[in-house]
Amino acid sequence: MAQFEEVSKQSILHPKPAGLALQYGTAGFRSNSIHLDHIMFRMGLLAVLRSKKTKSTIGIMVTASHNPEEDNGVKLVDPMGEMLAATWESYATMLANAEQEELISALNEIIEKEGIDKSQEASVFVGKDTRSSSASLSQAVLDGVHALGGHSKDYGLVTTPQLHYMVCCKNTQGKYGDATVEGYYKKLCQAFTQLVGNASNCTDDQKHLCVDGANGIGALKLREMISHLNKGLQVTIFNDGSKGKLNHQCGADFVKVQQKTPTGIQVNPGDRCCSFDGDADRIVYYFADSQQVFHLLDGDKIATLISTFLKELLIQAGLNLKIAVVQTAYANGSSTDYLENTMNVTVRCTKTGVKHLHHAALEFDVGVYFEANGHGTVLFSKAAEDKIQQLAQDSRIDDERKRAALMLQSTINVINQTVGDALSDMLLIEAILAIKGMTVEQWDRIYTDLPNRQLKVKVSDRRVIDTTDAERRAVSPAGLQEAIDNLVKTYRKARSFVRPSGTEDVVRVYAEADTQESADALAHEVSLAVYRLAGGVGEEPKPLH
Ligand SMILES: CC(=O)N[C@H]1[C@@H](OP(=O)(O)O)O[C@H](CO)[C@@H](O)[C@@H]1O
Ligand SMILES: [Mg+2]
Repeated sequence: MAQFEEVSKQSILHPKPAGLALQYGTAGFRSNSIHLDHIMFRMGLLAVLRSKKTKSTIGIMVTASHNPEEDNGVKLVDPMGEMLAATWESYATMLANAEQEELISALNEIIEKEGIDKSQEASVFVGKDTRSSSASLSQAVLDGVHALGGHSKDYGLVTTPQLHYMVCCKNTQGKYGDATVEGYYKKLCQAFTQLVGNASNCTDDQKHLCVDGANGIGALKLREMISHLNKGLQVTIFNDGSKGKLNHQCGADFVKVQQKTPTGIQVNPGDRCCSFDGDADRIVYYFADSQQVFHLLDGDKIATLISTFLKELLIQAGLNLKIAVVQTAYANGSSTDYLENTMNVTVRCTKTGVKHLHHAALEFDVGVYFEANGHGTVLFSKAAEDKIQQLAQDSRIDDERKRAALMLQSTINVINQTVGDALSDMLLIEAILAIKGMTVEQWDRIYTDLPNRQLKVKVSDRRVIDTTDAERRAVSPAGLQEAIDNLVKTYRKARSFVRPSGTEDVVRVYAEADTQESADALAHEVSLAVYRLAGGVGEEPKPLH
């Protein structure tokens, strides 16, 4: 086939460093950018095959999210804007690691296994973040797409969720919206403006929000979006990339893990602040109280705020739709307790990784999912959207029901249902606070987080740890779970679990308890148990205090 000759010819220009092997992990490939040129070219090839197989447009995003600036990575986006199907992750790994002379046979293997029609047209959307390596790496993606005869559209600098959105718009023939950045802003901002029309007497002070853009793409895109907001929101952007380094001491991951304000932002008592991550698919909020004490409102607090709002609207609208919140084991115990016992909503716990949460959320009429780290969104079933739509157009219902139905409709439009989206989540949260006339302090007081601690332990092979029950219990190595259970018993309100990370070569330890000292001590003791029973390497974990 002529195209294969082209692939062979071109692939020599994107050579694979001998001996290098990388894995398509939880969030695609991620590594130091110098190792990634061949990966990008080959993911261009894979996206063409995926496009032929699904007879749809596929997306490729060049980004390494919250990783340091030197790193880069690539994520593939499936037809409805969701993450690449798990069955294709192994093809991605196979293509990435094939030696030069094995490349064509690797492509043929996928074509045969998947029964792909080679004559089918292929189309791939490409986007990139602001890293200095992203320009040449996205060119390598495009080279791969063209070498295999695919059509491409290069969106240039976009956030990861914007690219997911474009793919979904394209494959729904515009039903989800216009597949342009302008179309994205228009849809979200119009819905936001309609929603805040329900907020009475919002002062300029209440409309003010400080945003830490992590010196990345989120800052650029937020600036573009603001011009569509008609002053409904007053945003001051910090860490906008004009001087600081991407993700360096700033951004959502830094704020969540370090539990402190990022550098480059002035936080005065009462200011409402939020941080995006490096590709703007995560968001966390925070503020400093009058004593200058830092308070974090993470994914769990966001899920609680959004699900409370939606549940109230569903009741007001008189709609009998089932709402559920999907979390992972990292969700703070207080949030789960509040959702289940005070709000009486169904709570599901899944394994770590957005694809698991997204999948579980699809089972409900309204599925709110958030990882504690701030990645999340809301999914509405087709049936739920139809019911809301019908009610919003029903002229026989009373004003209260009508208003609730219209607000639900705007909520659906402000949300990016394809994936967690910092810009979209920010608009929804801001609208809810404005409508409820709620300050960030009041939001924070809905429930009080249990003090918690996350630690990492290095072991020689983290795969010796196997877990069950959505990663909340370890089934191997022998004796580990028993040791954790015995330690947990010695603290009040305590919970702890361990699991191998899917993105780093470490075992993660999580502990929570009634006080910070107890959470820290428990996390340390569990780390020691991991170190001793699961083949710890290097120095024994030291106590935190
Ligand atoms: C505790 C934690 O925050 N884990 C993160 C992290 O996964 P690990 O498998 O824990 O390394 O990266 C994932 C991808 O970004 C994200 O989905 C997940 O929430
Ligand atoms: Mg991200």
